Amino acid sequence: MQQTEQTLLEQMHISELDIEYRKQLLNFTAEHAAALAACLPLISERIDALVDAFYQAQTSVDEIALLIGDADTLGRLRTAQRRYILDLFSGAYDVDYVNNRLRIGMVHKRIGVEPRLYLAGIHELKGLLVGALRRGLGDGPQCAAVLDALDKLVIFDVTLVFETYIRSLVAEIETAKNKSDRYARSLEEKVSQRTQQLEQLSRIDPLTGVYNRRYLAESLAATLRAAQRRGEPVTLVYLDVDDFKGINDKFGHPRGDEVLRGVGEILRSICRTEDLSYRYGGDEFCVVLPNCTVAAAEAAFCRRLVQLMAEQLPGVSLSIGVDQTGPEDYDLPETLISRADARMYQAKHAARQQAPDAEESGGGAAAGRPAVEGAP
Ligand SMILES: Nc1nc2c(ncn2[C@@H]2O[C@H](COP(=O)(O)OP(=O)(O)OP(=O)(O)O)[C@@H](O)[C@H]2O)c(=O)[nH]1
Repeated sequence: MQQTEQTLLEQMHISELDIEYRKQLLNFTAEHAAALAACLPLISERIDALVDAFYQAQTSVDEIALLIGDADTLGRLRTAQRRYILDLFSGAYDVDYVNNRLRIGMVHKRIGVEPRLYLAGIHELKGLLVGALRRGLGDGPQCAAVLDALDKLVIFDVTLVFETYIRSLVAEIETAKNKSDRYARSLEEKVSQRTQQLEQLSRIDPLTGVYNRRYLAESLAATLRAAQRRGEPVTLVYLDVDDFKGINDKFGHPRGDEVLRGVGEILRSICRTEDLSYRYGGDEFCVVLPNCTVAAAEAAFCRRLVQLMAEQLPGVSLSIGVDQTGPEDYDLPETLISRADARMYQAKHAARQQAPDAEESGGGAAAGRPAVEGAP
């Protein structure tokens, strides 16, 4: 249920039973209530003078005059105070009475009346009422009984006003805390998103869009551990652009960059979701194919790679070395990489033997040649 749908009494869990208990604590009895009620005519007669005297005293304090602020507010306050004084001598100190006292506490908090000002005000009012009662009743036992009852009732009221005041204060603190909690959470989310973005960026080679060498070291170890748990093979394809230096020298560095970007695009386009491609450095790339053998990699991945190279980068060829680890024994990441690298060199060497002039023709070894060397 929303706070605005509950009375202050309900919000503060004050029941009729609780009201009676509070009266018991102060030893405020039906006789006390009756003694006060008996003075209602006397007080009613003097009510205007009492309210006048009260606000004269209040507005003479600069701080209070500033809080009251204007004639309309003063008018409203006078009406409220008049009702309060009559309530004090009504003899009925029930749920409605308590609810009104709680509201006073809340309004005081809202308009910034601090406890010291409220207490000074109630002290002033009590003094005026005591004076009026003494003058009206004389200093006999009836007056003493009424003053005793008034004393208890004022304490009863002050307790209620303070409880609402404190409750409003706690609610304010809770609201501020919730606000700062929400802000901290949103900040945490932003930081974690940004960290993820930065982590992702730190793994990517900016030129080709494939992962970088640093991430290969990290992720290949994890891939091998996972494959070992499942008893699956992992194949690594190592590839190098043939005579890349020649491309740079003959067609310029931007063309060299374009070739590297093109290789990166081709690799990304033929990788399955679980395959990851990396730029190992310069013109060298690695592709890790989990749950794949050398034979399967050569038949599918390498064949497609050579085909796309011929279509998309005519005149540029690759030397490719393929090697596998698992499913029985598993190599360390660096061993698998260096074995595939060695196979790539074998393939490059074999191609050079077959076509010794090709690399002087400008585009590297014969474009699209299947210079693939795999594990036997
Ligand atoms: N355009 C460009 N060139 C690069 C980049 N990184 C490295 N290189 C160049 O790539 C060339 C690689 O040359 P090498 O290692 O001799 O390899 P290669 O010319 O392909 O010779 P082989 O591997 O024997 O076929 C070097 O000249 C590097 O300067 C890059 O990001 N962009």
